[in-house]
Amino acid sequence: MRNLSLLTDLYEFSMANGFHHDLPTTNATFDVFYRRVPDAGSFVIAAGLQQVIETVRDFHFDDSDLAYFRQLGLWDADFLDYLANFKLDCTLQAVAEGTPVFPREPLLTVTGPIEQAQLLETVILNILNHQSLIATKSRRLTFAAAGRPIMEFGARRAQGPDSAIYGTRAAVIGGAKSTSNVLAAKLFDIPAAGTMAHSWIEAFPDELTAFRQWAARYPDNSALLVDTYDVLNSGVPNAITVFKELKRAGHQPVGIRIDSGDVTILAQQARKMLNNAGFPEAKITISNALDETIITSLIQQGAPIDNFGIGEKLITSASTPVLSGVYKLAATELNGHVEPKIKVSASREKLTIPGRKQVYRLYRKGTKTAFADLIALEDEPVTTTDTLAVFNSDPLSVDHAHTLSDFDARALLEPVTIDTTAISVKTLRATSQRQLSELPRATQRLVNPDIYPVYMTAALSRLQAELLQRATVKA
Ligand SMILES: Nc1ncnc2c1ncn2[C@@H]1O[C@H](COP(=O)(O)OP(=O)(O)OP(=O)(O)O)[C@@H](O)[C@H]1O
Ligand SMILES: O=P(O)(O)OC[C@H]1O[C@H](OP(=O)(O)OP(=O)(O)O)[C@H](O)[C@@H]1O
Ligand SMILES: O=C(O)c1cccnc1
Repeated sequence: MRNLSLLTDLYEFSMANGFHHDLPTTNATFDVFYRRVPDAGSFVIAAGLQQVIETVRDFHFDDSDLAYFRQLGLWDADFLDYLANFKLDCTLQAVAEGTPVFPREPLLTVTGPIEQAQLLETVILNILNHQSLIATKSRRLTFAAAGRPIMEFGARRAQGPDSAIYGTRAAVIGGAKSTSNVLAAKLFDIPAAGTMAHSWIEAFPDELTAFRQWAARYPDNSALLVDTYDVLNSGVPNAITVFKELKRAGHQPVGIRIDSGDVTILAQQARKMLNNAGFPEAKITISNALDETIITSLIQQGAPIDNFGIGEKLITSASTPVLSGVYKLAATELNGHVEPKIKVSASREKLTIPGRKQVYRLYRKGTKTAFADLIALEDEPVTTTDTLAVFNSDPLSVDHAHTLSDFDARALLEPVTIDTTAISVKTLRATSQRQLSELPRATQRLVNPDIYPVYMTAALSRLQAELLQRATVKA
């Protein structure tokens, strides 16, 4: 992992310099949350915490950084000295990677000296916004594929190396089963998988020779690309010829890949031909600019597809290429006195939720069926025995007050241990799937999903109203 301490916006350093001098003993708590879900979905899959941990663990400034700061000439010697001896003293709380999170609820909080916590804003958002975006897109594709494996094929179309590497990691957390990206596969212990490119077939005198050469080299990994010339008149018949030869030699043919044309018609015909030739177990893999809309349509058309290879639309989240997660000041602390903070702004939607907080997932009592999330003040008890008055956390909502009873509550924000060993992405994917299974199925629908309620406790709602009123009077 590179040192990413300078991957930040200049103003973070300018503020940190000012905080260092003007608020020298003040602590701050910042919340990471987002307001809108990509593709009009109902939740985001939180991803990227491991890379945040690695970044903050290694947060320091070396001689060349300090020389550069001197050259910039923006900050004084005392602050540069502080940076030279920088020791991060922040604590993080976060939801587990793979957790489905809803608008406005903190998925990560940072508490520590205000100049330090401020400095972390940009890099934390960079990491979490990217990986959570791709994990969420991957979850949509996985949902559309309805149990058929997704192979991640996007390295060539990702926006640069980091997007390919960490995008693949996120895609697996979101549900992808394998990747063609060898570096990501090695780094994150993801199954590496793939077929062949058209160049292999073009390079030989004819398609049959190309397939035979491949089968000779990889007799137990013979997924043949059948659309270089003519899928039904040449590709599939040649593949069947080679599959028969492989079978005679005691090998199990893997299948075919189709990368163009009307996929439903081609897959249906190819399936019949393979079955008639005695290869019902040969798999059909489809690729070519697939997204969740096309996948849903193909399945609805009855296309007999076993695997989906998905590149550009997944690795770039092409339909919604940005997740606008934010990092907002929630509280300051001076001499043990915690002061909640609010941002009002001209847009009602941007009203923040003040104070140090915890997020709870609420379940119907004695079950694993979640029905709402609850944002509470960090130190207020959330009793699950009595009825609880709660308020909609959406500043644009009209139905404000609700009463809850008969529920269990699970805290989502957990302390982050900086020197913990990384959890495998396969485990994160399983955790994510388990957590998704607790949510109402209608929240996962690709079009017009049900809105899942995110409430605030009465105390938090009151605090927000008070601060809003004070801020308005002050202004
Ligand atoms: N039966 C189908 N129903 C819905 N979408 C399909 C179907 N068959 C293919 N598609 C999708 O339609 C889009 C266009 O397919 P088409 O084969 O025309 O692509 P292309 O870009 O012309 O092919 P090529 O990759 O050879 O240039 C692709 O995203 C493909 O996945
Ligand atoms: O379409 P994606 O979802 O990104 O999937 C990956 C694509 O990458 C390869 O295409 P290639 O680079 O060989 O170009 P071409 O097939 O478009 O000619 C492969 O054949 C897929 O079509
Ligand atoms: O292995 C494959 O089939 C593959 C890999 C990357 C892009 N397209 C296809």
